[in-house]
Amino acid sequence: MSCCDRGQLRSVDAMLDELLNKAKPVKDRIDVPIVDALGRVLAEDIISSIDVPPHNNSAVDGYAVIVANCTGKSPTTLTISQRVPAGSVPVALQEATAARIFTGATVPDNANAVIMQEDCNVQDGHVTLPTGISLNQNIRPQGQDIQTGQIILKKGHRIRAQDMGLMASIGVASIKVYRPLKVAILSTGDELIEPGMLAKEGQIYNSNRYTLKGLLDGFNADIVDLGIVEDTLSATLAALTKAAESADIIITSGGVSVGEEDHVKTAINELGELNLWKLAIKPGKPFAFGHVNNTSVIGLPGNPGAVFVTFCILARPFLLKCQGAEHTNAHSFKLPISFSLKKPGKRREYLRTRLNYEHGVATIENHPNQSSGVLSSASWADGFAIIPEHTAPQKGDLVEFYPFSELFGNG
Ligand SMILES: Nc1nc2c(c(=O)[nH]1)N[C@H]1C(S)=C(S)[C@@H](COP(=O)(O)OP(=O)(O)OC[C@H]3O[C@@H](n4cnc5c(N)ncnc54)[C@H](O)[C@@H]3O)O[C@H]1N2
Ligand code: MOO
Repeated sequence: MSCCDRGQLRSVDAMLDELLNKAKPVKDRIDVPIVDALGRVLAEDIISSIDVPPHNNSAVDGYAVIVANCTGKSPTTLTISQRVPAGSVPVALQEATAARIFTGATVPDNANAVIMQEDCNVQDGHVTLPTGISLNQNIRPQGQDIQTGQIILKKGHRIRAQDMGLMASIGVASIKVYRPLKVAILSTGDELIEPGMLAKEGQIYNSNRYTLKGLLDGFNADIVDLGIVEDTLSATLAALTKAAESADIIITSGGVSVGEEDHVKTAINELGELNLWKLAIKPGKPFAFGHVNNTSVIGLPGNPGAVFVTFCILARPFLLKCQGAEHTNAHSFKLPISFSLKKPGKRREYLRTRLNYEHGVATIENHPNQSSGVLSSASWADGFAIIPEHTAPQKGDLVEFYPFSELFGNG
């Protein structure tokens, strides 16, 4: 077991680099129908075998014409020679005639403009068209969206709702994705009991288990929920051995600070290896990472606020990489803060904050209680404001903001 010296903190970036270097992406692929593909990671490039749209089609309800037939200075009147509803196959347009056409319908091969019906006058099977018709107006060209042979989505891409629609648009019904990660979670601490039980003096409810369950559901992970493992070495050894047989990753909460005897640390060290770190992150300073056989172990600190932050900032990118995802970064943007910090800190702070809009302009509002033992702030917040180490931004300063929608969910 190793740990930083007293006072020496490891940077979040260095820890993240190590985690990403040690992440072992899953190799096994499974077939899923696209309807069940949300949040999964593609294990193949998706290549289109068709053009989308497959033919030139009309963007409006109106009349398809040959532009050369209507170039005069005064409005042209043409006979309506065919009717083309969406889904029908038109014939070539006779010279000096117009086709009644509807939105999405295939434009006759030789027609090269569609005029909106609101701009036309129709009488006795004839249509009078406005002047100034331009070539290809209101025609959506074949292949405008996707062309045959085009890679529409790349291996390693995490599928979002619009990607499901995109795959459907090229007629793909089922795809290969990486199998879901199997993640075992366990909570440590003699003080913990489960919701639904009556708390005796000294006992608190296990909240981390539920935060972690919710966060992992956002990854489509298969969760092996070990609950609160009985606080004996033999029970801990048995639970971890069993979890390591099938799980890719074990995530524990609690028991990673410098405190007394802890069976999880002892058991992991007996079965494999666990390194303890003090990180320059607030909340979440104590952090553990190691393995039991081929199963990675992440030890999050017990404080509920710290579990939430360290999962989002450290475990999330690690899990995404293990899941085969190409991109593990979350997008952030800079916004002014509506508060001032008293003094710079040694640790990079992930404040639980909220966006406040006044006259359409957003500022970052801070929750008044940023204690690592407080979960209400995370529940109240809709993102993290990041305060770099050794800085104390003041009201109006621009600060990086990570919306929670970037960190979990299938945005
Ligand atoms: N002497 C020092 N003490 C502490 C240090 C330090 O550097 N030196 N670091 C502090 C920091 S920072 C953190 S964070 C905590 C982390 O402690 P542990 O990971 O060992 O966690 P525990 O002691 O087991 O629990 C901390 C806190 O969280 C509550 N808890 C634990 N599990 C759950 C759960 N599943 N659901 C709800 N609440 C939970 C637990 O009751 C404690 O209150 O260490 C500091 N100490
Ligand atoms: O890092 Mo701990 O979560 O500050 O209390």
